[in-house]
Amino acid sequence: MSEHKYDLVVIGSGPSGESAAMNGSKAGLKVAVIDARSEVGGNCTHKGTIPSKALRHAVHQIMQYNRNPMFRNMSEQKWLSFAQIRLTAQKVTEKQTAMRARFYARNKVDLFFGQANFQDNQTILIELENNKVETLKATNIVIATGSRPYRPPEVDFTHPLIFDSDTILDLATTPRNIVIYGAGVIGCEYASIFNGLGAKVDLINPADRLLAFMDDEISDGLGYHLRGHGVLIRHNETFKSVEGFDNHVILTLNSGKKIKCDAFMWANGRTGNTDQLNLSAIDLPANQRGQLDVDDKYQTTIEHVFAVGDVIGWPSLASAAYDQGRSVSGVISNNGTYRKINSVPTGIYTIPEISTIGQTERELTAAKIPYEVGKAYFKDTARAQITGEETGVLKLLFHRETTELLGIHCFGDQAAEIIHIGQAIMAQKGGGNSIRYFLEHTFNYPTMAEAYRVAALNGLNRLF
Ligand SMILES: Cc1cc2nc3c(=O)[nH]c(=O)nc-3n(C[C@H](O)[C@H](O)[C@H](O)COP(=O)(O)OP(=O)(O)OC[C@H]3O[C@@H](n4cnc5c(N)ncnc54)[C@H](O)[C@@H]3O)c2cc1C
Ligand SMILES: NC(=O)c1ccc[n+]([C@@H]2O[C@H](COP(=O)([O-])OP(=O)(O)OC[C@H]3O[C@@H](n4cnc5c(N)ncnc54)[C@H](O)[C@@H]3O)[C@@H](O)[C@H]2O)c1
Repeated sequence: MSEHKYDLVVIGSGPSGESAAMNGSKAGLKVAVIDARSEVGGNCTHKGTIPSKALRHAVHQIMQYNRNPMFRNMSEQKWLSFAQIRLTAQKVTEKQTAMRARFYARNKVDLFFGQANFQDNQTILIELENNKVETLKATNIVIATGSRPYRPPEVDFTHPLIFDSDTILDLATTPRNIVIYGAGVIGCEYASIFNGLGAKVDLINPADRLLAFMDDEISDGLGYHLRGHGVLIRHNETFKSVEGFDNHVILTLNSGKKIKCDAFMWANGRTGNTDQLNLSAIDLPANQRGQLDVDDKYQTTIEHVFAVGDVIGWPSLASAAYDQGRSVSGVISNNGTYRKINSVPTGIYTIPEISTIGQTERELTAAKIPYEVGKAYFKDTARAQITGEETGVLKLLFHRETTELLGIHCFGDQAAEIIHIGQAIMAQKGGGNSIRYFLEHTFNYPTMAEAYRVAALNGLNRLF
């Protein structure tokens, strides 16, 4: 057993842990990072964001090919197997992992691979693979252990046809039909992926609409298009039991319905990774979902111990995790890089894509804020007509007196990129946040950015 001393020890090498370590090192701290996996990158790179986005991209490309009349004149439709798209995703994960490993080496951050647990609030034990134990002494510790799929005890996840969002990546065959239980972001994204592979998809939603936190029109648009592509969405249905057989699975719902499928995916709920940390040694409680409470500066109730990323709950996004990680080592090193994160865009990689920032119509109406709406349908833009990606809308919500942007909601190809133009204007201070920006500046043509001009004109024309 050996002992090492650090200014900062980070547990977890996902986006939040990585950026905490990089910023800490650049601020002159001696930093170590521990990960239970034998590679860096976290669940983001190995199980969550990166593989799912790479799968989705491959599926989207084949869908574009199959739907393009020009290619139809040249050849038959083509289909990809899950194994084929998984291979492309694995390649991206490998690239990401190698790139991230170089970051640690270049920034002289020590890496330890093994399960970490607390001995006290400045001492971490690491259980290494060879049954050896390392002890790290740290002035400050950041918990960045992320989250994993919630697994209800009544579901047998050892059955070869029953999956969660981690194990679905091991699927060896392409199911002819799949049932996805849970219609949150993960459920909707995987519904798009399997639908694009040609599988029959049943998407079971315990709630009464898809992604209820979205603007109603966008959530309705998603439901309409998923259905249009053949996904069967069942709202207000709750799980009773699931039974796995040799070559099929039967899901029973509390409504009495039974659904037979080749593969079943549980996509309902995530749990913070805190149970292996021996938090009782430092008297730090996690909530029922394994998450930790922190203050504005990511400080837990225990001195020297901070937490960032999925383990602290909202917004549970890789995008925010990078900023939280940088912020927490800004607090620890006091190097001026702390930033409170209060506005985060949502990018949902369904097919079509969705992205949103700011308030919804429902929220603005409830708050009695006098707003107006400006819309541009993708089908009316030259760029979308050229690319053939004509499904979609950009919707700008703005204050009818001050013309400031209050919410941006986008549905359609590249929505997650398009949103950033409006986000930049929304963030302007001193009168800079105005929908008029899109009329006072010339944008490239033909681009999807043109939709901002069209939507701004549409909205301003409603004022009197
Ligand atoms: C299917 C899916 C798709 C997603 N898509 C997106 C998306 O498109 N955009 C987006 O912004 N977000 C997306 N997310 C969310 C995003 O992946 C997470 O928000 C992000 O990974 C959280 O990062 P993190 O730093 O908290 O830790 P994680 O990425 O969860 O990594 C935590 C690391 O800590 C390690 N660890 C845990 N416990 C210990 C321990 N005791 N000792 C040592 N190491 C430990 C784990 O091994 C892991 O490597 C998606 C998530 C999923 C599941
Ligand atoms: N494109 C993206 O940004 C993207 C893509 C996929 C996932 N994610 C992130 O992954 C997370 C999971 O996404 P989701 O939309 O599928 O929602 P979810 O699985 O977290 O939630 C679905 C339902 O399960 C419940 N639930 C959550 N955790 C639970 C637990 N431990 N025990 C019991 N019930 C629980 C929730 O209240 C909700 O009703 C989200 O935080 C999301 O931001 C993001």
